[in-house]
Amino acid sequence: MNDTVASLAPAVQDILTSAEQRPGGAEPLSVRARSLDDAFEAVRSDGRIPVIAEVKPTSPTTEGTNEDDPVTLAKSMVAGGAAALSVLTEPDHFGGSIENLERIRAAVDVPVLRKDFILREDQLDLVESDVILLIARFLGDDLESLVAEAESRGFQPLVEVHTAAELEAALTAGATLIGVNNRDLGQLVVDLETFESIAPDVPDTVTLIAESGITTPKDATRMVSAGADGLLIGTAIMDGDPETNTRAFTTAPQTLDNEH
Ligand SMILES: O=C(O)c1ccccc1NCC(=O)[C@H](O)[C@H](O)COP(=O)(O)O
Repeated sequence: MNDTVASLAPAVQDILTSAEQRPGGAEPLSVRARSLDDAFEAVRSDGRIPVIAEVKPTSPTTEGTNEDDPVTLAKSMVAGGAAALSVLTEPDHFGGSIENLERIRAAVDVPVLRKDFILREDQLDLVESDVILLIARFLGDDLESLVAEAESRGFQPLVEVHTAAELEAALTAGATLIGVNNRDLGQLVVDLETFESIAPDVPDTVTLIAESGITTPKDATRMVSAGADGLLIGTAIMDGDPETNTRAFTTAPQTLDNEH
């Protein structure tokens, strides 16, 4: 691990303890992934913002659990124009499951990101998805090999970073899909300036996602203006009607000048 556990919020320490204990798959998967870049391009050519809408039943920073059927939620997000979906598979702190991801991926035709806390290679092999999250802060020296192993199975690895040093590590590991998490996993504080400070150092060849804390269409405009190719949005889409919420983000103005 790249970080001392003590520097993490207690909830994140718990998340990692249970992630370490979860088993992996028996054999390497072979995935035929739906292209995230193609899905983003299709949405962009329609004049909208590419949004990865997240099926997130609960989280350490959310009260209560959304008990709605995950497939119904996912279909609403696609109806609202989501370019792709993110599905939590972490069971102990986010109410996710492998089964949710399998059911959702079978029910929609957009790319699906598996959102979990992967610490070992065999944990890549629990379920097929199109994109898979790898968090630089937790993988340290293993990041490069995990990126390579994910790609060799056919996944598109999304490498999540929060600092300039983690961005450097992601680029060294060969990541071409990078997410800047506005949520500091040390304090669980969200600050959109995180994305704004890191984005200028990301090469144009990288597909760049702004993650977490995007709560209003104005925030979406702000992240796209700062260089985001796509946005990962969970809580603000889950809270209320997911179709209406997703549409509000995908149709937000794309430059600060054009804001309503
Ligand atoms: O969302 C949390 O409370 C959380 C707590 C501890 C570790 C990770 C956490 N979130 C993971 C995520 O990456 C978010 O679900 C995702 O970026 C969407 O964020 P948001 O739009 O702010 O719900």
